[in-house]
Amino acid sequence: MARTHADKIYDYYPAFLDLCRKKVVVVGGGEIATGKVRGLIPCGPDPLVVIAPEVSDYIREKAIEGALTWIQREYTYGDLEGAYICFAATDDKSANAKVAKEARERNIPVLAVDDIPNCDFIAPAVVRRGRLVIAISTNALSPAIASHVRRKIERDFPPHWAHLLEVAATVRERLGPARFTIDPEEWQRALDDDLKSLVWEGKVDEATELLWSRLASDKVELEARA
Ligand SMILES: C[C@@]1(CC(=O)O)C2=NC(=C\c3[nH]c(c(CCC(=O)O)c3CC(=O)O)Cc3[nH]c(c(CC(=O)O)c3CCC(=O)O)/C=C3\N/C(=C\2)[C@@H](CCC(=O)O)[C@]3(C)CC(=O)O)/[C@H]1CCC(=O)O
Ligand SMILES: NC(=O)c1ccc[n+]([C@@H]2O[C@H](COP(=O)([O-])OP(=O)(O)OC[C@H]3O[C@@H](n4cnc5c(N)ncnc54)[C@H](O)[C@@H]3O)[C@@H](O)[C@H]2O)c1
Repeated sequence: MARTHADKIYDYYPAFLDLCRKKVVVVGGGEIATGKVRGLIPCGPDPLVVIAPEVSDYIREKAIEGALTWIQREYTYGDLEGAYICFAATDDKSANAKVAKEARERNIPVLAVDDIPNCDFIAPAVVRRGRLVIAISTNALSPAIASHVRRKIERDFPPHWAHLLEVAATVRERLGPARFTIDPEEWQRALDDDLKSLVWEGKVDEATELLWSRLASDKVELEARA
């Protein structure tokens, strides 16, 4: 059902979608659609279908590589069959509205660009540091503010945050089932400035061993003996 002006009082629910091996349809192939496709490809949708008479060089290249299927024509009713989610990102508002109409008939969540009533979900501004993803939304109240905050966060989170995440993920995996015995506050204390300094200096292996020694070694031995 379309969101109305009166629904402005309600927040959107923040979530990260699992799209891997699911059919995703993007209608449109210009600048805005290309931004969506760039964000989608690392999520492993399959098939990823782009429907548009003209597409950007990026979409054309990804189609040649086999990362997506480009259907070179205008959208027609039926194109959304079997889709898990879809994007209406053409420069033709009425075409976007037709995509949204079919999506609603089929109960497929749709994002129609610049058309809030025809959005079942909205796109946040995104900061990526490796696998660390920071998503920012203003509940559609001011995309300019979302963009502004994104730029600020980009300055506050330099690229090595990606490595800090790698360190934590490595230790977490090495812990195995013992990770359930670690108090959340223990994690927070362990992620201190000494640890970060090592990562910032590029000493990722040392940082991994420091974090491991802080969180794990005795617990894992105890678990192994039990
Ligand atoms: C975050 C970002 C992500 C992305 O696009 O992927 C995004 N818009 C961005 C930029 C941007 N968009 C617009 C401006 C001009 C300034 C301004 O209006 O503020 C700027 C600023 C700029 O370009 O710097 C115009 C605009 N956008 C929407 C409307 C319709 C309306 O308001 O009715 C209009 C009026 C169109 C008209 O004039 O008719 C609607 C939406 N735009 C959203 C997302 C969703 C809400 C997100 C949230 O919760 O805030 C939502 C609801 C649907 C959607 O997902 O598309 C991306 C920043 C990326 C980045 O910089 O990192
Ligand atoms: N470019 C921007 O900076 C920007 C910013 C905010 C909002 N928008 C809005 O987003 C929309 C898309 O912008 P854009 O810059 O990507 O446009 P664009 O002109 O670059 O691309 C439009 C795309 O839509 C395709 N298309 C047109 N009719 C179609 C149909 N019936 N079926 C399938 N594909 C169709 C075209 O082939 C083309 O690939 C516009 O409504 C624009 O107002 C754009």
